[in-house]
Amino acid sequence: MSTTDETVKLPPVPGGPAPHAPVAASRSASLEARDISAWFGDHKVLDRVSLSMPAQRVTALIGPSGCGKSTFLRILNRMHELIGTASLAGQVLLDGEDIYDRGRRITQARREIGMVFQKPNPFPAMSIYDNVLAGLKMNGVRAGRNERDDLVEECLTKAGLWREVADRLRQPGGALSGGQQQRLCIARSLAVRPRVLLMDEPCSALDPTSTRRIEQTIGELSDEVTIVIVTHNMQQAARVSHSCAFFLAEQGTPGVIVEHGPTDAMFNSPTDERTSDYVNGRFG
Ligand SMILES: Nc1ncnc2c1ncn2[C@@H]1O[C@H](COP(=O)(O)OP(=O)(O)OP(=O)(O)O)[C@@H](O)[C@H]1O
Repeated sequence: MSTTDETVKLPPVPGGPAPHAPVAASRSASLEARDISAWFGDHKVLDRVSLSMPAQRVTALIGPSGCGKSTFLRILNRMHELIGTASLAGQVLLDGEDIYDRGRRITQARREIGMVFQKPNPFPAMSIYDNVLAGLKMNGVRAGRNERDDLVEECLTKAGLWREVADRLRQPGGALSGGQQQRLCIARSLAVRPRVLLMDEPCSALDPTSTRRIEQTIGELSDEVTIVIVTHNMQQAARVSHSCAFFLAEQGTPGVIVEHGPTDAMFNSPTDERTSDYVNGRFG
């Protein structure tokens, strides 16, 4: 950790006060996928999937195993292209600008569109404090001591973890419980001021109490950052999301979105029988 005290240019916190700065407007951005197709080698796994994910809203991606939800999520922040055999077609617009435009840097997309994974992945030997700031260092952002302290408190507060760890910030991240580690990972994602947060089954490794705590955190964050969450838990999708997209890959065909819309309608009056069967637990 650098000990420099130079002035830093941290981007404003989405929807909240930047350290020592006036209150900033929300940086939450809309995300729109247009005609996304995806392949691993010559195996096509998504076929012309389009979906609008509005700013300041939680969109849940639901559907049976293997229908392409995680692949779609990884395409939304250019992680898909890390896989050697992977290719894709289509556009992903962040507030109208294609993150795959040739002039745009991959690191910019990953910074603006953060990701929280299924299994909490803090740096186990690194302190809680340094874990929060880890992404900042990777992005080459330098911060003075006061800014760092403020940012750590602010991100841990937003992630719903501050009160539990305020008196042990120098302890290793790996010493926290699974649910606390996942909230630490959320705090780490927030520290780089993402405009969108992607979550790939963020509660699947957690107990019910920790799950509810993460769901509460998602609710608190959604004003400030657009959230897209993959979940197999229908109750969770119903609790946390404003809208849902139901993915399906039938009989070896690539994944498509069968139906999407407001969560309430998707659960209570779906238009497609397959959606009704899935959300009511009749398959998948
Ligand atoms: N790295 C990879 N290499 C080759 N094929 C892959 C890879 N990752 C995923 N696939 C294939 O792509 C398809 C979609 O997988 P994906 O993980 O996106 O589905 P999913 O809906 O997220 O599944 P789950 O709910 O089980 O996580 C599957 O057929 C899967 O086997």
